Amino acid sequence: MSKRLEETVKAIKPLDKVMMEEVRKYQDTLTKPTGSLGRLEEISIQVAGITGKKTPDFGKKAVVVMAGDHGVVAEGVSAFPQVVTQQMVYNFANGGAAINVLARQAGAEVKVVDIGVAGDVEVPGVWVRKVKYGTNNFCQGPAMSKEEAIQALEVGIDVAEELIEDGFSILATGEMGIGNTTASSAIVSLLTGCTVEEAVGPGTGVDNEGIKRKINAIKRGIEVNKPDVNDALDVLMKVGGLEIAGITGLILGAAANRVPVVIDGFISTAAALVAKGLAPESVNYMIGSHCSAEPAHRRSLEILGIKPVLDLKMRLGEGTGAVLTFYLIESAVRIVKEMATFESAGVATKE
Ligand SMILES: O=C(O)c1ccc[n+]([C@@H]2O[C@H](COP(=O)([O-])O)[C@@H](O)[C@H]2O)c1
Ligand SMILES: Cc1cc2nc[nH]c2cc1C
Repeated sequence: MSKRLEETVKAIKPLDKVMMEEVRKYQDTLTKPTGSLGRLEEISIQVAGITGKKTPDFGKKAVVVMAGDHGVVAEGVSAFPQVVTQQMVYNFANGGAAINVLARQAGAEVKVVDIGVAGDVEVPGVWVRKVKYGTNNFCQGPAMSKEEAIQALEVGIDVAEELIEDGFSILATGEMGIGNTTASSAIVSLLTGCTVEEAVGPGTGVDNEGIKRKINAIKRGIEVNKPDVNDALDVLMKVGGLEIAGITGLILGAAANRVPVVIDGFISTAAALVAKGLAPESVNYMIGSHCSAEPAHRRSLEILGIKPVLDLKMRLGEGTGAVLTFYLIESAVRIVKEMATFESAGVATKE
């Protein structure tokens, strides 16, 4: 680990239990039967613990779309060609992707980061923090060097801190990377202990033969690189991805600054598993969003202890599920801020 990474991990502290208890008790004074707002109540308590504030103001919201390519695409693991990663970055910059539409509606900004796209991206608005032109094919050796993995983690920390410095008070994870469900399945299999077969799904929509190629590629990647399952950084560098490392860094950076980070789909959750391996406390700063249609997502979330609030059969990535969850998080806080209490409204309490 680098000094910066170590310092970031060290800065991640337990949640503010006193504030959580205050909000928990206050929820019970509001004009509703105890617990009747269900998960909204839990979310308001979690964000109070994260921020140390009873009703934090999420005025500026951002979704960070980390974009990177994967050498493992040479094994025929995606339904789409690699160049789609670069083309989608242009689409994000022009405001035409699903995440742009959903973020506009949610009042969130989209920050696109080229952390490892295979080609050059030259378009205003995209943050170019390229560590490498795509990972190496992990079937032949490590996806990246340890130095590159650390550099990509630090890019994520930097992006989180720059956004927080600029006044953003809640972040969502997002990504774009053809081939990244294969890297994510490899991470999920290694860090959750499930079989490679259980960890693999259709991604962008490969057929049964494609699923077999994914399983095969991951098994070879594990055989060739022998990642240490007790060392999340080793797993990340050997079979992970640059955008996955960037998301892990973003999560750590948010947690170190007591900023909630909403976790999107399968790839973001693989990054969250790496974050948990590097800094177990970081999990408390993660807010679950949706359960992706990618089959191993649910299990990965369960292992993290993150509860998704939406199940929309989405499997797009980009941060789309996370941004939809911004509404619910804001609703959860608004309830605490604006609802009348039994006393203030003159409503009789339970007999
Ligand atoms: O977020 C998800 O759960 C999710 C599930 C399947 C696919 N994706 C997106 O699809 C791309 C990776 O799919 P693939 O088949 O190329 O590995 C990548 O750009 C992801 O954002 C995303
Ligand atoms: C078109 C397209 C858009 C995406 N957005 C995230 N992953 C994607 C994969 C494809 C193929």
